[in-house]
Amino acid sequence: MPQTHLHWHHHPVQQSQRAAMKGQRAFVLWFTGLSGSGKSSIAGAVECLLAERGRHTYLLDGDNVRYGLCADLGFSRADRTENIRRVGEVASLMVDAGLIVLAAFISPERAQRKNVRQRLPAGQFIEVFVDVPLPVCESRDVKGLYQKARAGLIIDFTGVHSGYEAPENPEIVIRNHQIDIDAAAAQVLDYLQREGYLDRSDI
Ligand SMILES: Nc1ncnc2c1ncn2[C@@H]1O[C@H](COP(=O)(O)OS(=O)(=O)O)[C@@H](OP(=O)(O)O)[C@H]1O
Ligand SMILES: Nc1ncnc2c1ncn2[C@@H]1O[C@H](COP(=O)(O)OP(=O)(O)O)[C@@H](O)[C@H]1O
Repeated sequence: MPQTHLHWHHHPVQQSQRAAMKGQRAFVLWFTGLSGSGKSSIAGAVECLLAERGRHTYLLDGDNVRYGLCADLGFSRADRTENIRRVGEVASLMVDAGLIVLAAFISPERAQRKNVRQRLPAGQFIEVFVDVPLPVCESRDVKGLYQKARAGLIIDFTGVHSGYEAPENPEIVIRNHQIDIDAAAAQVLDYLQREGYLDRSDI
């Protein structure tokens, strides 16, 4: 039952102070794309590059959060929306704690991703579209899920029975069938450097 008699407590230590103590700016890199497009691989490679630069990060991965935080959710439209809402809330809390968050979720609907963007301060949500054609994702099929979906053993599989809405205005587009994982991670780092996300000067 939603609570109605609630009051927000404003606490003295703010995000800017928490991030400054870590010597960084806080933001979310939100990787969206089909299963097998390379979201987890690129997010992991970017996290390594950030760790090498001494940045404090956390990677939220679709498969992993479904073992715990979202273990009660499946892949219906309503469950995916709740999955992204919860993960968006967690990402928002982590950014408030001063972290750089990498989130790798199919997040198939524009509205789901927009809701997360709106939960974060302006400029702290960076949408990364991992743009790989379905046939390429299907040919990779590391987990054998496309094969199972085509055989009718998995229902609601994204790209097979369930839709994916490509971002209209993502900050970064990675054509991850034309470059390797290191080049994809470097593309993200270049963006962060160019746009000042890795600056320490004015924090
Ligand atoms: N029906 C169906 N459709 C899509 N994906 C499926 C499905 N069933 C299981 N899986 C596995 O779950 C991973 C996607 O979970 P997400 O939390 O990212 O999905 S969503 O954002 O809620 O749509 C996805 O991981 P990735 O391949 O890394 O994307 C799959 O391993
Ligand atoms: N740029 C790339 N070139 C070739 N293979 C890739 C590339 N990026 C990812 N892969 C491979 O594609 C498969 C799916 O990658 P993964 O990161 O698990 O995707 P997702 O998290 O989107 O499901 C893995 O076997 C991975 O090694």
